[in-house]
Amino acid sequence: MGRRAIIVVLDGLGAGNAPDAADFGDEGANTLANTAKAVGGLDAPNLQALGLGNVEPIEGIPRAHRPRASHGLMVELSAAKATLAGHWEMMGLVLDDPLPTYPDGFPEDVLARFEDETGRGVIGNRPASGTEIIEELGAAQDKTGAWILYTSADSVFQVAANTDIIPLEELYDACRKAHKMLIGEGKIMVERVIARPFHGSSGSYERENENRHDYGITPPSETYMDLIKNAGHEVVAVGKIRDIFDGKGITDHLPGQPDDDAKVNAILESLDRIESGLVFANLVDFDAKYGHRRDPRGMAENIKRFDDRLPGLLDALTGEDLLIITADHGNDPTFRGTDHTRERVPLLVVGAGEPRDLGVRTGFSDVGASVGAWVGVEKRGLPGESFA
Ligand SMILES: O=P(O)(O)O[C@H]1O[C@H](CO)[C@@H](O)[C@H]1O
Ligand SMILES: [Mn+2]
Ligand SMILES: [Mn+2]
Repeated sequence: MGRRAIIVVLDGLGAGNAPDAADFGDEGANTLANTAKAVGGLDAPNLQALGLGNVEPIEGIPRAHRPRASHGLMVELSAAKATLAGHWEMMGLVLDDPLPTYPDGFPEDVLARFEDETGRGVIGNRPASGTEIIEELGAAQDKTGAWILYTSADSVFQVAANTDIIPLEELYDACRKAHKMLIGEGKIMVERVIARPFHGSSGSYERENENRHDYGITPPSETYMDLIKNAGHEVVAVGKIRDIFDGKGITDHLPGQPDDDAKVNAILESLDRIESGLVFANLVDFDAKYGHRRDPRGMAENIKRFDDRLPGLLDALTGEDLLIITADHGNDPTFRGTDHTRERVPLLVVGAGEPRDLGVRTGFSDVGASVGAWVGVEKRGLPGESFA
């Protein structure tokens, strides 16, 4: 049996104080510390024991005298505070130029072509919170059959449709057309097109998160995942990892997990399946259900739910396993607006020797360099310094 690495991304669970936070309008954002303050202290004894409180002062999470994990922080190099940029950087691809965003909505010619190719009109077309805009425009969609189109501070083209009115397959088909138009013709106009199905009626709409689908850009060059896969190891994607990498560098995928708790089950199942390689998991509820919804209480409860699962996860590890727990950006539920926040991210590493202080790492690519080194593949010029 070879070596295995497990990366668990707690989506949006930043640790504040990014050196360039002001450039993003995010000075003072700190997902972990501000969530803790808002609820009168976090309850997460297992993360505490690993050393989470040793990297940043967090109410309820005191410093551990003998932390059980190597612990540190990472500063993002990519010019974006987005999921795709964060995960790509972990795997060795740094985005120097920000991807285009649309604070005033998408241009006329894009709308006209989308309407023409899909046979439906468009309403919305501005940055918005997904749950708010469906409440606002759901009735109009009901009446006119038009797509609800919205974006955010991220480079995203999001299409919401009530599946009681527009069949799910038609929504997917429209998103594939948008993907072709915005990404597939040589010019990258967005990072992702996202299908956002929901159902119900005004005042009680429910989003069908399990049927959300992202149509993204493909990594333009090799990542650490490709190197691991090409060396004959398994690379298992749990949750939205497959979409983020457009399936590249992945050998297996555990789909359709309804919540973060089920995703921990999927991680455990993946460990049963593979002999060597990488399990790369994204736990999205921190971000989608609590960060964007600006719900610190929900965020704190989700941290507790993950914390409750940690002992089981640690028990499943063997001496040949390396576990990395981190985040892809911030999403402070106490901050203004509903968008991501530029923050450093926490880094907890179980398995590579005696626990130690990993300091503040420049760039997220140390994650990929470490799993690559752990599994035993050549770096081939990719960035990152291994801490494994
Ligand atoms: O407000 P909702 O629809 O959850 O959308 C959020 O999710 C998007 C992609 O993860 C972000 O760009 C933000 O727009
Ligand atoms: Mn994210
Ligand atoms: Mn998000």
